[in-house]
Amino acid sequence: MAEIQILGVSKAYGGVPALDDVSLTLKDGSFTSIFGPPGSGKSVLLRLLLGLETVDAGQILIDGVDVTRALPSERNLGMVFQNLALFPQLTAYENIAFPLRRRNTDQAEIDKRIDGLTGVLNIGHILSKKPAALSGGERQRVAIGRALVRDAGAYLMDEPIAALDARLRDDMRLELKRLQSELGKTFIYVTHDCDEAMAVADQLAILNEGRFEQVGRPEDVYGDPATLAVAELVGAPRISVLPAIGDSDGMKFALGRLAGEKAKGECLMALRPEAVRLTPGGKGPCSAPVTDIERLGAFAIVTAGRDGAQVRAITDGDSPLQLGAEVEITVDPGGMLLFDPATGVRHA
Ligand SMILES: Nc1ncnc2c1ncn2[C@@H]1O[C@H](COP(=O)(O)OP(=O)(O)OP(=O)(O)O)[C@@H](O)[C@H]1O
Repeated sequence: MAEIQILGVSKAYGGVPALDDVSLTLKDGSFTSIFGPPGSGKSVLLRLLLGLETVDAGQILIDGVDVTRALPSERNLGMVFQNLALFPQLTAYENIAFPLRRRNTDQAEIDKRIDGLTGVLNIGHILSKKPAALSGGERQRVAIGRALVRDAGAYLMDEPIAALDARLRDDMRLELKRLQSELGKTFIYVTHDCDEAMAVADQLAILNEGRFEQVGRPEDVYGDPATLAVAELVGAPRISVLPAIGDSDGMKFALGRLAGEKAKGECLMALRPEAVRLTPGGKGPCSAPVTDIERLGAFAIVTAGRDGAQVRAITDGDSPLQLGAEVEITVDPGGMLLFDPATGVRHA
């Protein structure tokens, strides 16, 4: 088990920063998701942690020991890659045993380690099969088993379930979370799927353009985003952003502008879809036509707006709202998040 500290780490390619002075602590036994859009620096950070590349500046400590210049083999980190990289000619058992065989671990110890994993990974019945005879989810479990069989200090996962279909991904992320809490190991999980990042982690780190925008518990990052970038990156359906004035009349001005008024936007107002109510028959300054309805079974995502300003709301799946109908838009008190349009920083 291990605590990992990333201290002021920077890395640039051809003078262009990929990571710019990032710091993050991964507590022993914690499950941290690193989430960010494509190109934000997630893979670079993993490569630096693993020691596959060297930092330009900063330090990486594992259990207080400076490993910034240490070889990958000296860091004792396990890794699950997105492409799994299973050996096709080896059975699931031998794939999992591979890292131990390379270290000349004796057979009794290999059996014992794999035995300890078969229950948590539910792979007992597939150990004698080769990868071609396994389903996508089973192959995934074998790849995770191969990483976990080593007694590593921490386990790094790069989009480990991205290649699976949606249903299997949902199952696997629950399994990963259960696995991590049963094993009590330090997990670092990199993904560009925000739902996944939030579902598995107890610490969510939002990476954007090579910097951590916010680090915290997933529910805090969602409910209390520090910047507009975080508010827009985290949460599905996406948050709606409108021009507004930053006082108690903010709502009226934002939607007044929707209705064609010329309000000067002093700030940007972001509204989570669950905070927005759409009522049929709107006529006031806070009314707009429904422009889109996505019915997803138990709930629907309804968009209303005009003049390019749109508000998304979550309604019941059988909502009577119709495309083109005027609706009155109201927002739950406390459901408005206000941001400085120049800096993107949240207003107090
Ligand atoms: N070896 C390299 N040479 C040059 N530029 C690189 C190299 N590796 C990464 N970069 C650049 O660093 C930035 C961060 O890349 P990185 O692969 O970490 O992004 P990412 O967040 O993992 O993206 P994705 O979600 O698409 O995998 C990108 O602008 C990328 O082009």
